[in-house]
Amino acid sequence: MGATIDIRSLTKTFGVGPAAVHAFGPVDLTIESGSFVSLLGPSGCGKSTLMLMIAGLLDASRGEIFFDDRKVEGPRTDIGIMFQDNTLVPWRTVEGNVALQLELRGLDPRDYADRIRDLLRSVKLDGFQRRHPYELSGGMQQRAAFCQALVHEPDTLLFDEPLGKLDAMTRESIRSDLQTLWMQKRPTVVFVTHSIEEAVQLSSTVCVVTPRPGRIERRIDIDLPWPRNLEVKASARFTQYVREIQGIFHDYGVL
Ligand SMILES: Nc1ncnc2c1ncn2[C@@H]1O[C@H](COP(=O)(O)OP(=O)(O)OP(=O)(O)O)[C@@H](O)[C@H]1O
Repeated sequence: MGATIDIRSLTKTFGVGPAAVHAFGPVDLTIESGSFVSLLGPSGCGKSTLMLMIAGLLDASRGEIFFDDRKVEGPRTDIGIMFQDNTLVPWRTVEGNVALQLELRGLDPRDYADRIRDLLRSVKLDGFQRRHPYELSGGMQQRAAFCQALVHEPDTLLFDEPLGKLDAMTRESIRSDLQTLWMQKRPTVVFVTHSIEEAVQLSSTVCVVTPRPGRIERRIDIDLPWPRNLEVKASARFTQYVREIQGIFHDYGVL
């Protein structure tokens, strides 16, 4: 089970004086251990800013974040991160890029050889282990980045629109992999998306974020059975959740 993430009175303002941009907050939010929480909000409302602060890669202007009882005070290496733009380095092969995440954490990739192979196979990249990123399609690169986020078996995952640039079929297939992984291991997942359907399909809780400065307007617990397969997605209750959230964005004037 992953950590409980406690966000307390968190605010971020970029710059000072008249040019300052109040990007986010104040926000109080508890992300329970083992939950899958999506942040759903319009462009520019501060979702990526929040993710960077949770990862310890960006300082808050005010407020604090705790992982269980440990305050976030610098970059965390015990979490898995995946962004919309992947972090593959061009001079390494696919398996070398996945191994890099281990090396950065002082782990020996040789101890993880089976895991790397299994992960790459699970996202259908077997046969491409020795290729370089430029030899892969955009979707294949994102699938390799997915393996990078998971290779060190983190129990907390931060995903910032990881599937945004994928084609519909790859997207659905990675959603399903992610859902299976979450059901089996119950990491704490924070997941940013623009897609209401994706948020409802994957999440135990959807947090609706207001336009900038982002605040959590609503927390909606998604009470649907797992796995959220095509049958669940076709159900009346699934559609009700989607409509409810669409209604909130309509009231903001962003839909
Ligand atoms: N380093 C920075 N310096 C100045 N302003 C910034 C910086 N990073 C973000 N901002 C501003 O903060 C606000 C929130 O940006 P952020 O990228 O967090 O939004 P977002 O909700 O992730 O948007 P999107 O959904 O389009 O990715 C924006 O107005 C942006 O211009």
